[in-house]
Amino acid sequence: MADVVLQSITKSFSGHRALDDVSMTIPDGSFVVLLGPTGAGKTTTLRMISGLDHPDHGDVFIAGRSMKGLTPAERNVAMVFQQYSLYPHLTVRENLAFPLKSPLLRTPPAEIERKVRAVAETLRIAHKLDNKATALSGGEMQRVSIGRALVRTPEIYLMDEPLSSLDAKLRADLRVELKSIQANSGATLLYVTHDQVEAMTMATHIGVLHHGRLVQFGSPREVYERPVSLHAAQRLGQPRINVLPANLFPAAPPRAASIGLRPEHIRQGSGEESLVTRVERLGDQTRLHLSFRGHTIVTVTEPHTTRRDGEIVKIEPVDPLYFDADGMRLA
Ligand SMILES: Nc1ncnc2c1ncn2[C@@H]1O[C@H](COP(=O)(O)OP(=O)(O)OP(=O)(O)O)[C@@H](O)[C@H]1O
Repeated sequence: MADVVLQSITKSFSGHRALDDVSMTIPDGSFVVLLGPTGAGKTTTLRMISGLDHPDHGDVFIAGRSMKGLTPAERNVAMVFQQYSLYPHLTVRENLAFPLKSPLLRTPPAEIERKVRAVAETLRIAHKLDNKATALSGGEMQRVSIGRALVRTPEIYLMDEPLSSLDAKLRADLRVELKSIQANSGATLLYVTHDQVEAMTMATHIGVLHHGRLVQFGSPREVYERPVSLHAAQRLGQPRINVLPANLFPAAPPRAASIGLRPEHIRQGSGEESLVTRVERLGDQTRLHLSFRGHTIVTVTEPHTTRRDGEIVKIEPVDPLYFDADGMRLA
């Protein structure tokens, strides 16, 4: 596999900037997750690398080679989309073998069978190899779609919300499988998702896109703990970071317009009084909804808390994040 470099990519659609001077290096063997709200430019970024679309300015380099003018087939990338893209009249085996039958690859039949079987076993669909694609559940179809990418050894896998149409259990299973496949094979992956659990658990690096600009690129921990802006801070963390006027609490630094409080930034039992408005038991997490000087704060408490609505809880910020009037974090 290889490094993939985006160099100053700009792309507009009828005057609207979908990507604005995006530069990014996807290191060889990394699992890069692109995060951003709808319309941020995530899919457009994948399409620039795959060759399904072309930048107005800038260039993509794969293994140091400019991709200018090269078709998707010539780029040796494998893409998985959110919706299944299988041939319904073919069996699972034939669907999986299809990408290897490209005349460009000239893969010997025995090699094709070996790869198809290995991928089917990894994705736990080997018992369905002779079924028609239409005779599969949604989850199985998506496994085959992912398998169709994995049979190949491209320079980079590009995945656009491949798990978002699956139920929660299957999503969790496939998340673990994809991460271990990537970690074991050393594959390079660029992965688009709205799901921050996927981002936190699978990514070696997270790229945060906002209005077509790459606003932060770093490890999940870095983006979570040291977000460059309010926007980046809001992309990670459950419950979402609480954002309040900085002067609600004492000791805000000069230029701070807002204070960002994640649950770990809120000490309970000392400080200023807040009112419990709701205790929300989610099974793995119990959340406290607090009313504080006309603002709502959502934080986490012990799973078996005896706190009730209407109680008073004192709260105090501990090492919170501060942001200026433009939403940029103050160091
Ligand atoms: N083919 C196209 N024609 C016109 N506008 C487009 C086209 N493709 C993308 N856009 C616009 O470019 C911007 C970025 O779109 P893109 O699909 O990359 O966003 P995204 O971050 O992937 O969003 P989502 O999470 O909804 O998939 C959007 O404003 C979108 O409407």
